Amino acid sequence: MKIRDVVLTPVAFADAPLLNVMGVHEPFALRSVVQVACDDGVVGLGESYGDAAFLGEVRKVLPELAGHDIFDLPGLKRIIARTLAGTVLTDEHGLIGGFSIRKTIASVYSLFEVACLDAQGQFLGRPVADLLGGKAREAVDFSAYLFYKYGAHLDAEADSWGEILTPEALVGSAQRMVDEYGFRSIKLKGGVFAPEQEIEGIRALAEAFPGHPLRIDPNAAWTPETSIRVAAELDGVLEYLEDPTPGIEGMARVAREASMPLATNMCVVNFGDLEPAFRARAIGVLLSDHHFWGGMRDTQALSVACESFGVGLSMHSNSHLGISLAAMVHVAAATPHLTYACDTHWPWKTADVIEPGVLNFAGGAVAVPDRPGLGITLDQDALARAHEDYVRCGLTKRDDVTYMRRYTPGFEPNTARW
Ligand SMILES: O=C([O-])C(=O)C[C@H](O)[C@@H](O)C(=O)[O-]
Ligand SMILES: [Mg+2]
Repeated sequence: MKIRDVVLTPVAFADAPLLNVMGVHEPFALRSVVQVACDDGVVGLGESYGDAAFLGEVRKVLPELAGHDIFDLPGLKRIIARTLAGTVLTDEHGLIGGFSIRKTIASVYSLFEVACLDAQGQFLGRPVADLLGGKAREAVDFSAYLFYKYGAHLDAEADSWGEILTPEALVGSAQRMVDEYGFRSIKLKGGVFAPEQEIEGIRALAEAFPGHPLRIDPNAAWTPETSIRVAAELDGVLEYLEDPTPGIEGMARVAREASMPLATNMCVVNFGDLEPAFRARAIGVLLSDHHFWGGMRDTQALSVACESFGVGLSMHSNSHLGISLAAMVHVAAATPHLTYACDTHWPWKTADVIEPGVLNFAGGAVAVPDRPGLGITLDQDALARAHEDYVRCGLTKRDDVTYMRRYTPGFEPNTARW
């Protein structure tokens, strides 16, 4: 099972004007799709980031892969580490923590690891979850991922969600997500308005959805003092408080006072961060993400580390398509300790590159596909259209800040503002 050819396709898909600490999502989100074709005709699929810097690193690796055995994953990692030789990618939107050589290799490796596991599964006739040790659960729970948002992109018509800037509108968007997907827990992306206003939003959600675990994630927009105050006000209301404040030290300070666990996808973003975070007791829950934690098998290794130190595991998401959702479902299903409902941006997109029908939400959960590999089929026409959108939209990186300045001239990101 040798790799014959690898095709990388940058794609773009329409995204809503979702607000966060850095500004607002642009009209298109960027992703990359990789097809790893093997010499017996099997094609493995992977999906990851689509910004130019990431694509540049991935392109360096492509010529090195022909002839590599898809079952040799340590060899794959060696090829990538050697080829990237010390490059550090930086993530300018800054919402998944700092970057390092290790995280760069982990991110690029992950794209190919998923594709190789998909190809392995197809070759063996077994789902990827089986290759990862087997399913600990038949279906993977996701949470309704709410955002404050503008009603429309600049110079465009309102989207079907309309404007979401008030507690009433938040509850309305949550109701639509719960009705359409059956979600049983709810996350609010905060860091947009002053904490008092976002507390009001959470209280409205708590009242409208009793029994639904709630989370808020201001992406480190608050000082430790503000975070402690918000934690006290939301005592008994939140399942966890995600990244209220920057850094392990700041989080540890908040964690000492807060009644609920703190969660992060910002201050613990590679294996080297675990020891200081665990020692400081900075977090109670870690959000995994196979895209930057080194793939699906390293996500499982991360899970073992978290379980050993009494830290829970959840899952982070960025705007993504169906290949990523399939990978998220397989790895979450095969990771027993991943018991929190995972994040997904799924409800915010309106198109995909995979054929519909396999990944379906019922009761807020997606059943693990029982077909070989990831269990999904690439729609080549949809891929071509998404690539055309990539070329046409002209975006080469995610830049929520600059786009926000077109709505609000002079806007500065809200990082550690309150
Ligand atoms: O949990 C998180 O921090 C995220 O989901 C980060 C994302 O970049 C989110 O803020 C977004 O899509 O705006
Ligand atoms: Mg987060």
